[in-house]
Amino acid sequence: MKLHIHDQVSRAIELFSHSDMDIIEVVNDKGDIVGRLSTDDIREIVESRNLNQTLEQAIKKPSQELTASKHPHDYQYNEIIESPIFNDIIHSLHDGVFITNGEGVTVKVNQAYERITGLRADQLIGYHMNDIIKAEYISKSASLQVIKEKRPVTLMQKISNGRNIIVSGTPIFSKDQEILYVINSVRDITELLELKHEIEDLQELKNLRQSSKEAYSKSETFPFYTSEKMKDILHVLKRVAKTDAQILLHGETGVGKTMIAKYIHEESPRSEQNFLELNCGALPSNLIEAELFGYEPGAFTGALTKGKKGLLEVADHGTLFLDEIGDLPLELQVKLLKVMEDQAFYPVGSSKLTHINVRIIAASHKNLKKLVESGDFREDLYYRINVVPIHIPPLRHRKKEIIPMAQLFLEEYSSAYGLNRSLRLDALDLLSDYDWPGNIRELKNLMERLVVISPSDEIGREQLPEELLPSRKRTDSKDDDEIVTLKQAVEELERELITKALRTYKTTRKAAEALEVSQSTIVQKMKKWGG
Ligand SMILES: Nc1ncnc2c1ncn2[C@@H]1O[C@H](COP(=O)(O)OP(=O)(O)OP(=O)(O)O)[C@@H](O)[C@H]1O
Repeated sequence: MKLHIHDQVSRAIELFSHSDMDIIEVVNDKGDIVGRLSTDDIREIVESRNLNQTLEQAIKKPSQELTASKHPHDYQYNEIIESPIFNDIIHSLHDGVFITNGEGVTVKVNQAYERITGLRADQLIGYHMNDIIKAEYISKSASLQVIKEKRPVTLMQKISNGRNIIVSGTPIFSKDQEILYVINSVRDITELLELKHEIEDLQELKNLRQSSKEAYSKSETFPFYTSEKMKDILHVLKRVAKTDAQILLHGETGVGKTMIAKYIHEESPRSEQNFLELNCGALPSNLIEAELFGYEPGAFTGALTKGKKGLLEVADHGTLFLDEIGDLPLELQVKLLKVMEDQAFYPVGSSKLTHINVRIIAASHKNLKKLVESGDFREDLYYRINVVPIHIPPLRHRKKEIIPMAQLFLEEYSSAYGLNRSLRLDALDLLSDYDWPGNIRELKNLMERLVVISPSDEIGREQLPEELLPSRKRTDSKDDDEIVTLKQAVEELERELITKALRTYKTTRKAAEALEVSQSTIVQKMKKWGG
């Protein structure tokens, strides 16, 4: 329901009496809203007995006139407020600005205010705060309180679009201590909360970086772990290390089994002696035998004619780490079992028993129990090496360690190459989201590569390899013909769109605007995907 500017006041009275509205908009010939008429205005007009005027004459005049009439010396301020430079300044601010004159009539709002509240300048300028409250655009006015109390005021307002804002109003006084203007700065509480979260996230990241530095400087050769899971494992290992109990390490490639075996050695009474390593899957059977047990001169022909001590002998009083023990050929498994039981063996081609005192730590990425079932691994050896089984979880199951480790390797390689590289937040996001099939080894290698190839000190997501990008991950993990559920497909599409919008718009707020969803939807989904 609207009134036309050329309507008589009597028409307005008629409309008001047939509706329960407190405010009716007044439009011009073009249909633009040029003012608002309230029941209070009608009461004033009726009291002045001036019913024959048109609404053009009756509706409230723009504030500048009010300002000028009340404060003759305000002209200089009006000039300032209307100047292009003042406009440029207030429109460039991120916070909303809402200015009223000393009577509480709106004289200026900036674009940020329009963005935050969804109210347009032409809906507000020239209107008294009482009218604006009556129209339910805002719940209460800081300006009116400032005018009443003649001091700065901060309060919370609810806007007609449902948002909550914080308004801080500050009075500007004339020389005679009259309020000329009230300058209100306006902030969206949701935005404020999100800023707070961003700051907290940054702080957490800083703490993680800090802790990674501390942990590394404390023990340069020891494994670096920050997760409770890994700390607990290390705790157990530290105790077992003091004994000669057999430890079997199980975990995917690159999770750090060798490093942990070294840790056990360092924590054991054998730490002053040798730590040796043999990857049982890396050599053909006869060479493994030669490496492990050594051989007499003449036992082999060709390159191996001279004779050599085996690793078991070189590791005497120390530790021998047998990686990928599941790949050890069956005939060598028998020989190894004997070594473990008797601490003695015959080198290849020798009839002389060699006695040793070696701790053997075994590791496997394969499920040895299954190998026993299939007949590929001797059951007796399995039980012999499996006294203390320790499972090292893959990196994707201890996501919290990814960022500190990435930082650690980045710093390590930066200083090795005399560079000063750092990782941007968007890159860190992707690193922690990735599955790391090659575990710590893959992460370490990637950090070295990034340090070396990055064109600038800041490493962002654009420098990361394709397999780390979410869309790539999606297509990789599904066969083309594989049927996914509708829910999965929708989630993947959402994820792709949100990632793209964030890459383009940089902030969650702008991405939310572009996708026409709320900022909290984006933040919640990002949290969910962050694992
Ligand atoms: N906790 C850690 N802190 C720092 N570096 C680590 C850590 N764990 C592993 N690394 C590094 O990651 C790489 C792979 O680790 P490691 O060789 O111990 O894994 P692995 O499980 O023995 O792998 P594979 O089974 O393939 O031999 C090594 O360069 C190692 O230095």
